[in-house]
Amino acid sequence: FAALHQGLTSALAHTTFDYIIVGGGAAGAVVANRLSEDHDISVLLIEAGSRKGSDFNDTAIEIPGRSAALQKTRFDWNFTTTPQVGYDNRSIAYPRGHVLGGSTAINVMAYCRGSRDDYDRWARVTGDYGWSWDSLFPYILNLDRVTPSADGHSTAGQFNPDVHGHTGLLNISLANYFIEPGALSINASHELSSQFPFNLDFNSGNTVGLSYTQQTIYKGARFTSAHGYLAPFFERPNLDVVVNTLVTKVVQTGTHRDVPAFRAVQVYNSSTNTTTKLTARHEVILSAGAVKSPHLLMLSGIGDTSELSAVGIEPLVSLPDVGKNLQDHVFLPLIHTVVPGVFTLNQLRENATFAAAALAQWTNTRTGPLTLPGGDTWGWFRLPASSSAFEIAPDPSAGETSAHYEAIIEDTFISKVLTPPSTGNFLTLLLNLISPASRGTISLASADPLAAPLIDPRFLTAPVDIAMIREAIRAVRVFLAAPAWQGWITGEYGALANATTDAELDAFARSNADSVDHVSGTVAMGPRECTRVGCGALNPDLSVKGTVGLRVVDASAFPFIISGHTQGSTYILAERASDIIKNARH
Ligand SMILES: Cc1cc2nc3c(=O)[nH]c(=O)nc-3n(C[C@H](O)[C@H](O)[C@H](O)COP(=O)(O)OP(=O)(O)OC[C@H]3O[C@@H](n4cnc5c(N)ncnc54)[C@H](O)[C@@H]3O)c2cc1C
Repeated sequence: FAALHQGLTSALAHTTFDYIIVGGGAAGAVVANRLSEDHDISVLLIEAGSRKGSDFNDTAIEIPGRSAALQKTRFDWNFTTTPQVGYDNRSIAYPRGHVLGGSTAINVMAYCRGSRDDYDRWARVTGDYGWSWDSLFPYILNLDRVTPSADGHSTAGQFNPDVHGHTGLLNISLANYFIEPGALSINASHELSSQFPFNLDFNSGNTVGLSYTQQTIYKGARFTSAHGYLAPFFERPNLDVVVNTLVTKVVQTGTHRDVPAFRAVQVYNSSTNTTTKLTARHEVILSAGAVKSPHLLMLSGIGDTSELSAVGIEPLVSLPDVGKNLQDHVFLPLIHTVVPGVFTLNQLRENATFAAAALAQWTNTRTGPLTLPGGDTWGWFRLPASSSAFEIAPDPSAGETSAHYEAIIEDTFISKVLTPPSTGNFLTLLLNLISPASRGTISLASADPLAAPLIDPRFLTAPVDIAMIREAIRAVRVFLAAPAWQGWITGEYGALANATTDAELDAFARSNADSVDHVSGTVAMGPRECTRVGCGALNPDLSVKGTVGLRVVDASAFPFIISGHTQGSTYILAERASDIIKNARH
């Protein structure tokens, strides 16, 4: 690991790199890798979190079934939202990866590309056809590599190999362990196929239907951006990765034709309480994620001038869209009781002997229940065009290939609000509002770079969102009434069982919902030349409007959140961005 430094050395501080990348998560790892493919280009990747050589085999990160335990640890930034009006004024934890690999090292490993309509909408709103599904498809195809499942089962009929490549750096796999409700859900989708069709591969461009899950898991262990894009390349002499190093702002280095250039970053040394400035020859690329990238821009004087002045930061570039347009997915577990005596993964929580055996199995063979981070099937479904939800506002989804809601099928008790009972068997249909209309903000609490920003996702504030959630709960009830489930489910658990009217369903949603942790869109790209508020903070080539030498490449750049889990689309965006950056040099 020659290129992995545990802190900023004097040699690094005195080197001028061609590119400085801030943040080694999904996007930053891709860009660092792709730019350093050219031996003539020097790249410094700066990551605030840790990662020792040995951390690549840290079981806390590697065990897929233990991902929730990574939150509120040193691997998490430990953010909290402001009180959410749509959630009965509850503040919720807002985890983000604080480790090389970023949130890919603490996420739930679902691997989704999103839909054709999602990317075609990106192309439309930016005016850049390069963001369309068809233009991106070479990147999409060559990104992932489907690897055999750790349990050795045949994956025929569980995905479509024709829509996946074979040479990608990102190893993924189909589920490595199967649960009974997964099979029941497949049967139910055949029974109710007009409303809940089976879809061989949700990663084909059309997400809609019930599918087997695909996950960033390799040989039974989590596979992060650091595993795929960094660790195998640490011997490149032109790549340096420094961890445990916090960037506190980007720094203006001059002007180019009267436009301010930002080709330097300031890093903070906590042991000496001093800062160091590092300058890039060509560009600084912010890949700090959709919470920290807008935060860093604002700390640097790039944002809404009155908001910056209000906390005592000198505005250098007026860019009011920085920190606006926050989009995230609503997480709403629908818990059900199931017949006594059937086997469910509640045993991992309730039965110490079973849990110990599962851990031993994972440790010895990388197989068994701990290889499964969520369910083995999930449904991506649309509400009908005639749904009452769309009498309130137009359908916010990107189009027919994007779902309105996702239902993840898990045979355990899942809630971020309720405490699980000490015994019992449960099924959770985890609803995910996948095409939301609500928009939130990241803003400054203070000018202190060590203070967290204010995070206000404004969940369920758009009236169409609460209406879609309500209709999604009703649709799930239809799905679970299919004959396939009879004799397995005994009823709805808790307040859900008594919620039927609109008001009761809304109250249930507002008091039980949380985040799917997919924050996006906070430094969104939009049409070039347009400087109006709402036109986006980035040009379609991801350069920051009103600056030179500065780009944002991460989930902040999405103009619309993808109708899927967001790591896949972040990898895709970063792959194209890398080519844009390379081409800009010539
Ligand atoms: C708990 C959780 C579960 C999730 N589950 C899934 C899932 O199952 N499937 C899915 O597709 N997506 C999931 N996601 C979302 C997905 O992981 C993110 O969308 C994706 O990682 C975003 O990539 P990014 O590069 O924008 O940011 P990140 O991956 O978050 O990377 C940002 C990096 O920048 C670093 N950084 C930030 N500020 C600074 C600074 N000032 N100086 C230096 N470094 C800095 C951070 O430490 C981090 O390493 C989940 C996320 C979380 C948190």
